[in-house]
Amino acid sequence: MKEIVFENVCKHYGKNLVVNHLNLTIRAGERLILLGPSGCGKSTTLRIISGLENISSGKLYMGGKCVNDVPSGDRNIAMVFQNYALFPHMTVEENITYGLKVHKVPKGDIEERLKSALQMLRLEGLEKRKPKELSGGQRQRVALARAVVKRSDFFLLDEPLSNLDAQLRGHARKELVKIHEMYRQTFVYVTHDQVEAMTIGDRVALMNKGVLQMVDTPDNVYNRPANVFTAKFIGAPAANVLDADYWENGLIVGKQKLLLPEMWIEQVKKSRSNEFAFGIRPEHIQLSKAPIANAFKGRVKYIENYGNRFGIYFEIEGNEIIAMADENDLSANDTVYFQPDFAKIHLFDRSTTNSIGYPKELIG
Ligand SMILES: Nc1ncnc2c1ncn2[C@@H]1O[C@H](COP(=O)(O)OP(=O)(O)OP(=O)(O)O)[C@@H](O)[C@H]1O
Repeated sequence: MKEIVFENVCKHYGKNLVVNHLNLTIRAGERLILLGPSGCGKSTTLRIISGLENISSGKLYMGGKCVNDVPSGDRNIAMVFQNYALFPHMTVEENITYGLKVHKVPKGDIEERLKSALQMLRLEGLEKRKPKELSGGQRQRVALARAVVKRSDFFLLDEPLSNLDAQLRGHARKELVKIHEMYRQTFVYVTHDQVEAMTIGDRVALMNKGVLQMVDTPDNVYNRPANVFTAKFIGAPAANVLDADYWENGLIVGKQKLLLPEMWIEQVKKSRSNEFAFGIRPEHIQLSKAPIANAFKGRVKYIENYGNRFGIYFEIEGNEIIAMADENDLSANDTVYFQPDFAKIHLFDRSTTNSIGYPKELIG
């Protein structure tokens, strides 16, 4: 019963519609990541769950109950913010237990919860320190401990790791998953960092300009993006997407034609569209210097050496495309050929930008 359900929820700030008809069910006990570019409305969505923002229209259910008019304090939530929001004049121990004391949790219970949180978050020995005497990573763990001891049904986190350096972030990601696996609260986590989203989330809800683009497992948002925005946002460098028309069993890009296999021809016919956007991820392109049949022909523009990999920028009919490769023997101006792995391509309807779906042979 710890489900969260958005039913046609809108949030306006003046004329600005920042959450646009959101329909989303966050399952009880799952880790759901709200992901999207800056300003897409993900923090506002989290704040709506927390009760810190009212909704303009629609309904929000938590644990089966409509909470539109339920104040934040009565929603059984724990929240962790980007800036930790610790009380500077209180010690670690006081920060962690303050909320419990306010809620008159019995003393023995408070002590037991404090002990277990200190242990779990490796804060033992720091109990009497004030926040200013802690490192960023330690402060962040205190903020997490303060949320964990509440043992609430809903655990809401807004970019809690963004003030940490890369190494600490990697460690904290694992810690968060461990905490969640212990208590199995319904966990909603806001980030703009797709690595966090993909490694922490059971499912990822991707937003853009207030509109939910896709909600699915990390695997599916990467391999089966629902639209062009999702294909380009998930994955780095971003997926290549080029305009392609369909003609006589093939995709036409400029003056070049690539014949499609039967499974994709069927999918294209089902879509009843002729104008497509053809997507392929940089890591799924293999370039050949030797001509290959049924392949796009292009010209290398330049090459970036990242140390462990190469980014090869090439051009096909005026479209710049990037391929990622472990090794490279190409130089600028070389002619290259590439035939995509047809199990790794994406086709979108150009007018809606939505995926036309995937052949049944690929989805099993
Ligand atoms: N209190 C407010 N009054 C007016 N506009 C607001 C308010 N809070 C947020 N906004 C606007 O609503 C939009 C969504 O903001 P929100 O903070 O939800 O985005 P976000 O996706 O979390 O972005 P970020 O990653 O930058 O925090 C933005 O355009 C923002 O400027």
